[in-house]
Amino acid sequence: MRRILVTGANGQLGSAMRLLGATSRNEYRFTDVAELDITDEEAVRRAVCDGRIDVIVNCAAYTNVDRAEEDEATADRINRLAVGNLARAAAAADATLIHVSTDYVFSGDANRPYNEMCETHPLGVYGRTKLAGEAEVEHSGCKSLIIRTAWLYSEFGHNFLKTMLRLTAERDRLTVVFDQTGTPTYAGDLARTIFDIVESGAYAGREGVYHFSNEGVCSWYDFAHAIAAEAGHTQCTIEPCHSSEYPSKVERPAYSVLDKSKIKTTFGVGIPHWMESLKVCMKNLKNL
Ligand SMILES: NC(=O)C1=CN([C@@H]2O[C@H](COP(=O)(O)OP(=O)(O)OC[C@H]3O[C@@H](n4cnc5c(N)ncnc54)[C@H](OP(=O)(O)O)[C@@H]3O)[C@@H](O)[C@H]2O)C=CC1
Ligand SMILES: Cc1cn([C@H]2C[C@H](O)[C@@H](COP(=O)(O)OP(=O)(O)O[C@H]3O[C@@H](C)C(=O)[C@@H](O)[C@H]3O)O2)c(=O)[nH]c1=O
Repeated sequence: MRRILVTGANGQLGSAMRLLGATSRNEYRFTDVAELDITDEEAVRRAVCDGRIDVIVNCAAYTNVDRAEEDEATADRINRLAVGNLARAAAAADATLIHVSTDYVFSGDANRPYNEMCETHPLGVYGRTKLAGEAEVEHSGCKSLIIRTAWLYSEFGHNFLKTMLRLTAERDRLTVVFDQTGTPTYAGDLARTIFDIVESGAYAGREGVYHFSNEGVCSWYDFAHAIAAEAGHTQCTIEPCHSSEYPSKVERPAYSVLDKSKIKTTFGVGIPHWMESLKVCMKNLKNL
């Protein structure tokens, strides 16, 4: 039997992991920030070493991309320093750390999907601190899988899908950027992939960086359209706009499609198209 520690368990990914963990015979410990603040090095060491943890799944992060620009210190503490705490504890306990990172480590000036070998060049504080978190994991020498994902949404927490459901219900007109291209990713699909890797023990000897998103490619504008159509919110006109017209100080990657070949071939992962997963999430939301 394996002992698995899941941090940030009240977030989008953490909540999806909770649902799956409940079906396992392994022992999962789900912690939110009140139970385990990952910036507290001693608390992390105790939880991992005294808890005789075999696998840590780090779902905790500072994910507010706009606010990170104003509060780099906090973003750095959670996305870099705290990840170092987890990585050092994993090394000390001989545990494997499964850490989640982001497409925002890339600059977005590519014209083909980013694989794990591509050069990183974050454009903002969030991406920079997440990349620094990856470096902490790598320098710690712990056994690790770093899984970069993109454009996460789910039934739980805050995300673009929920914002669009609200705005397209309230407004007659909405503008959404059409010059940023990527792939929406259902947190349930990522959680399922991580859960299967943990449950099967397939992580052993397969350390490294992996990319995971749903299949397909779209702009945020296309995603907004699909959400509104799926919800039947036909009264709101959604218009495309350029990123320069959207009020944000952060530059986001124009293109952040991830190449998922490595995770598919290494772990035999099957990945649904983003439109299929959007339907699943919408159905789950209606049933909540
Ligand atoms: N959201 C997205 O679009 C994407 C996310 N990712 C990455 O995927 C991972 C999961 O993201 P997602 O589920 O969306 O994130 P969420 O923002 O939904 O959840 C993050 C969780 O981390 C918790 N947390 C924050 N600080 C601490 C701390 N010091 N100790 C313990 N927990 C803490 C938060 O708690 P509280 O809310 O109470 O502060 C929150 O519950 C992250 O690594 C993120 O960077 C990658 C690509 C896209
Ligand atoms: C709400 C809204 C957003 N937008 C734009 C802003 C942005 O470019 C894009 C998406 O909006 P968001 O607020 O979801 O953007 P953002 O928070 O940057 O999303 C990112 O979050 C982090 C955590 C990640 O790791 C990334 O993969 C990505 O999902 O849509 C509009 O054009 N119109 C709107 O009404």
